[in-house]
Amino acid sequence: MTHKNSPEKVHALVWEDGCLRMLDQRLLPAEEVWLECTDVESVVEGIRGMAVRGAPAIGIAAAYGVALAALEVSHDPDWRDQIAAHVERLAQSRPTAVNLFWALERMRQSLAGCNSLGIARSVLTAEAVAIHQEDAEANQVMGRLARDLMLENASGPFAILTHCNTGALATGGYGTALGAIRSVWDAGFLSRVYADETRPWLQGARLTAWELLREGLPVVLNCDGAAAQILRGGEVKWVIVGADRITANGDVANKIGTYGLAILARHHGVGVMVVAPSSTVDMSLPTGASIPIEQRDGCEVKSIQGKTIAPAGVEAFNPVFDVTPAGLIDVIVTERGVVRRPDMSGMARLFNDQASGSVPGQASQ
Ligand SMILES: CSC[C@@H](O)[C@@H](O)C(=O)COP(=O)(O)O
Repeated sequence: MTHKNSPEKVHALVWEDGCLRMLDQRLLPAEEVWLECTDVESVVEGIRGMAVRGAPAIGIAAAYGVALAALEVSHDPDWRDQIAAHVERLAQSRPTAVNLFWALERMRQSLAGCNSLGIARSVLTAEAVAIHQEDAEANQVMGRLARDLMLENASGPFAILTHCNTGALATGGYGTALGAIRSVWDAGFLSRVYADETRPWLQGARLTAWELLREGLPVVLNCDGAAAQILRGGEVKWVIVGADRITANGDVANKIGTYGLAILARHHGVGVMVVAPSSTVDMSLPTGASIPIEQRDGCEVKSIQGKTIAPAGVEAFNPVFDVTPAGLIDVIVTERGVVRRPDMSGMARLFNDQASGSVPGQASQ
């Protein structure tokens, strides 16, 4: 097991002088193309079209979108209403990841304290940069907590299976589940990462495999249907995933296929760990039953990278997230601490201050 020299760090989003540069994740790993967003509409399109994706990264992009809104509107008496209208547009871009609504709410609160457009421009830019940095820092904390937890009972290196992409591309940097995996690698306890390819967008094949290979981590790509066979083998000790929304009882919405993986893991006695920042926790929803689940066009299932693979006319079902019940999750790791065997009281212990929080402006489903 050799550690290669660290390559240049991966970034999904870079803010430069009033321009949000967005790495177009739809083109990875074949091409590294940066989109230059200088208005709100290009950020809305970037989120909706999945140039940027992953719950924390979506929230960060939306925050920069509000900063761009302040730069875009003119010094009319209704400048504040104009920014608020842009915030509403951003809120309609994707429905499931609560980080989007959390970030927009933080930006709204910052806007409320500004009494001129000039002030709003600098305050909103600073707030978006802070949201970005805080997310990157939270990932480092979660990585350490998750690593310590996994090493509690480890007698030697073990394998981890993960789903979707939860790395630097999906966050402010380092990653949630992938951050935990990086931390175990750095501690010398990772034998291998199995990466589910994650149909239909192939975030595992295109993004997770790309991120891990660049850093020399031992990654093995598998099709989603191979997970049961892999878990039966006994090498995998943890299934580790991120989250798009965690409700007050510990239910977790994440990339479609996560629920099935959690059932497989329970059957095979493999631990299930969810790693997510507190911005992913939505204490306003009692259970996962009320999480809005994004449904995307069936053509995403009927084709792979633009090539049709199904007969014309077949109907396709394409929910892009599912909800894993708290009872199937062994531990939720956040930057505030760890919730083992999550339930209402375990969640309230760490997130009581968010209990009365609503998520205004949320797209209705
Ligand atoms: C740290 S990312 C956690 C989740 O956002 C991730 O697992 C996921 O489901 C991403 O879905 P996507 O549709 O690619 O935005």
